Amino acid sequence: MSEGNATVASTTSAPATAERLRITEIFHSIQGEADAIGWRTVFVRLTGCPLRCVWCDTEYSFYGGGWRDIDDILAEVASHGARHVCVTGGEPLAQKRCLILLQRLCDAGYDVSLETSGALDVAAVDPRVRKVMDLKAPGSGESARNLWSNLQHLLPHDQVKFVLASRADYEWAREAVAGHAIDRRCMVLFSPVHGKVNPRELAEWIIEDKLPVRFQLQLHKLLWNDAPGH
Ligand SMILES: C[S@@+](CC[C@H](N)C(=O)[O-])C[C@H]1O[C@@H](n2cnc3c(N)ncnc32)[C@H](O)[C@@H]1O
Ligand SMILES: Nc1nc2[nH]cc(C(=O)O)c2c(=O)[nH]1
Ligand code: SF4
Ligand SMILES: [Mg+2]
Repeated sequence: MSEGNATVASTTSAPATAERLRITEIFHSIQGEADAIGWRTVFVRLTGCPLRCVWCDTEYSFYGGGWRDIDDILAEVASHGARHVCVTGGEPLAQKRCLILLQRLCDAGYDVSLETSGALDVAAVDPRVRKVMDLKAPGSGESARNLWSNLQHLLPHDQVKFVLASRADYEWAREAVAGHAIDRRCMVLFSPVHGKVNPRELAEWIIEDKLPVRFQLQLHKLLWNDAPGH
């Protein structure tokens, strides 16, 4: 009997250390994208991605990384003293326990955002999290992976982002927004692929077409030219 109780006690205390995630980096910077742009933010970058967008600026997160306990991740996040936390990758939702991390960050009182590719189901993401969900345009090479049913799970505080590599991508995104009335669900962001589309041209297309979308440039690339840790 007492042995049984001891087993129960050790199993109940186990989850705190058993919840591990593969992490590429945790860093403290200025949010460079989406609605929380400009806020001091702690970034938690999860390792691994099942997609291969041709213009991906984070290929170093596809492999490697290190296993970290969620408690340990929370402690490092707390050490930076920021209100905002951004969970990104790689593709964070490719690790199932990302859902637990998101919930724990929300429970701890942070303003949490999730950068996700739009290829994995977002239904189980904690509703307190602000999802920033890409829809991949053809120029990424990964548009067949878009999970359009994800649109049903978007909340008003979420954002849909299109990262555009050409005029053809822009026209595709414009039709996607109109066809699915995405702007009526949440904020829509149009951003140029860094170095591929002239930002001013994209801005002028948006003005010309009177689109209900928010133009966006990656602030961290302007500030730090994509240096590591930013
Ligand atoms: C590196 S991804 C990680 C999260 C998730 N895998 C995704 O694709 O949303 C974070 C954001 O960076 C954007 N991004 C990646 N490479 C980019 C580039 N070269 N220019 C502009 N945005 C880029 C992605 O489209 C995505 O919105
Ligand atoms: N400063 C900064 N802001 C970001 N917002 C989203 C990022 C990402 O890689 O997902 C990112 C990033 O890598 N750096
Ligand atoms: S889904 Fe995100 S991390 Fe994966 S290749 Fe595309 S941009 Fe990079
Ligand atoms: Mg980035």
